[in-house]
Amino acid sequence: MFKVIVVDPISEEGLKSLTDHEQFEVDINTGLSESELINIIDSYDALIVRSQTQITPPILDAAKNLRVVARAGVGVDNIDINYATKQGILVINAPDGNTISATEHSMAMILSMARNIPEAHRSLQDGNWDRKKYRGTELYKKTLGVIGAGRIGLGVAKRAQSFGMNILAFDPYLSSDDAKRLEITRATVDEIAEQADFITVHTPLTPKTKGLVNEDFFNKAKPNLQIINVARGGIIDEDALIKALDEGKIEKAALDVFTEEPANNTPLTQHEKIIVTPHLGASTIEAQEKVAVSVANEIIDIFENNNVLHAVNAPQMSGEVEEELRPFVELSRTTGEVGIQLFEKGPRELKIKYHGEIALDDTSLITRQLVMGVLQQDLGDHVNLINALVLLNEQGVTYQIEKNSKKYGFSNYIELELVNKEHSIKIGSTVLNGYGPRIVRINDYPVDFKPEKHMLLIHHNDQPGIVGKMGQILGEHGINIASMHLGRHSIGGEALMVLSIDDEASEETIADLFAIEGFQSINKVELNQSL
Ligand SMILES: NC(=O)c1ccc[n+]([C@@H]2O[C@H](COP(=O)([O-])OP(=O)(O)OC[C@H]3O[C@@H](n4cnc5c(N)ncnc54)[C@H](O)[C@@H]3O)[C@@H](O)[C@H]2O)c1
Ligand SMILES: O=C(O)CC[C@@H](O)C(=O)O
Repeated sequence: MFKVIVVDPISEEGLKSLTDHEQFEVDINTGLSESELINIIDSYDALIVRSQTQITPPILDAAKNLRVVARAGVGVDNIDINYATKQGILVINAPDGNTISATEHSMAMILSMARNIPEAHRSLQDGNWDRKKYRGTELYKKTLGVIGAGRIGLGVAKRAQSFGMNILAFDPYLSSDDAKRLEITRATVDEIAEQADFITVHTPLTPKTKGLVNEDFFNKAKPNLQIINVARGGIIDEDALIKALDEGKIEKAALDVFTEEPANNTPLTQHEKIIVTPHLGASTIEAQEKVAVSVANEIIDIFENNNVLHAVNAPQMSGEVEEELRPFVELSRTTGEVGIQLFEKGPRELKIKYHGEIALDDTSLITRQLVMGVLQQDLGDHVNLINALVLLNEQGVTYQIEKNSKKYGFSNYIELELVNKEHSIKIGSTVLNGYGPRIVRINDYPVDFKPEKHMLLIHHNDQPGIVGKMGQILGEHGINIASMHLGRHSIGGEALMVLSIDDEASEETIADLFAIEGFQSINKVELNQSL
């Protein structure tokens, strides 16, 4: 039985798949303070939020059993993503459930602003009949600047086109092909500032977008500019906005979002040239149901099938893809385990190479498995797919990835190199058709073995009789050899022996083996499990 807590008001109808599910127990407990949530969170496996509850480090610290934080909406700024990632807690969202509602709300804001609807409504209610004062502006043939051409930005662009507007858009991910197909002109932020009659922002709030629309921007703007923000407070610098409106540099603004919410204590909500709504972009029956359905179904899929569709802090994972990549996934974790045990000291850098067909795949899951293998030795179960790269960084270890679709002797080849100032170790691995996962290279030695739970890797001189002596000593210690592989550079030169044994070799056994003439070094490798 998995326990889920819902801490913000969310459509209960939309949560039905979860509340009706026999494997899940759902508690709806909204309006909790931080300390109230801290007191109860440790018994839950999943947490569902909207935008009100702040998911802070103290809550995540107390959440000892939490596997998933689900945001029933798009923006995840109320969740400390970095901290959740470090704690190995998956964060998911519902990125498209409220797109249509937020798009329509943006259009409503543009139209209300252009036609002075809220002011005219209030004036009429106050007993006036003032038709001159509330003369508006047509959208037809005007230019709309869209900053952030994602789901909502493009939705607004499409609707604005049906009003006969020309669209300028700025988004680093908008390709020229897409722009052409959508009949949108790609533009810089400055070009939008200089040419647009209306502007709408639809980016997330990030260090790059915070204050993207600022005093400098307003200085370049046309005096008739009307601007809206239904994305996140702070993308438009609020002080600069008030100044630009007061100085007549632009005409009007419409805001659904604010840097501080609830926005009860700000001149923005009282300004005569700004129309406001209290973060209503996603507040429709349909959107709230869709986001609830989305997070409820995804939580079930995560716990039942390990499928993650809308991960915010992890690669997308699906049981199916994982199944397809399973041999590589297990092989890579094992490769990391073998590598760190052979390396002995802490590496400062990991160099990961993907050669052959696998280089064309999304390898993020495999990279994380390699890193997990490396870290698990010291960090144990705390490391998982979510936090592996963060914890690696915290250990002061960098990593780089090289991909080359050319084959490297095998149709797929993964190489992990652990490096520090003194030395480096390379472990090459592959999945052989029909034979499964294999380690095929250790440094410059070609080898071919399936990693097993108890192994010994012995550097020795290639000389007659050495294998017999080793077998005899292991026999005397009651250890059976399951398999043995030899790799050497040249006859009589240095060689590497890889032994799989049925039981772990004791320190005493290793000392006796080490006494064999010609043995240079012995590494004991103990894996969490055999492949
Ligand atoms: N008011 C509401 O109730 C409400 C509802 C839904 C979404 N939102 C907010 O609306 C925003 C957009 O949501 P979406 O679903 O369209 O997201 P999205 O991810 O589909 O689109 C965001 C776009 O912003 C672009 N972008 C990122 N950084 C940029 C930058 N520096 N300059 C230009 N473009 C940049 C991205 O490339 C992406 O195309 C988010 O902030 C979301 O939280 C608000
Ligand atoms: O939950 C809400 O009402 C706000 C949602 C919206 O801001 C979002 O980013 O999805």
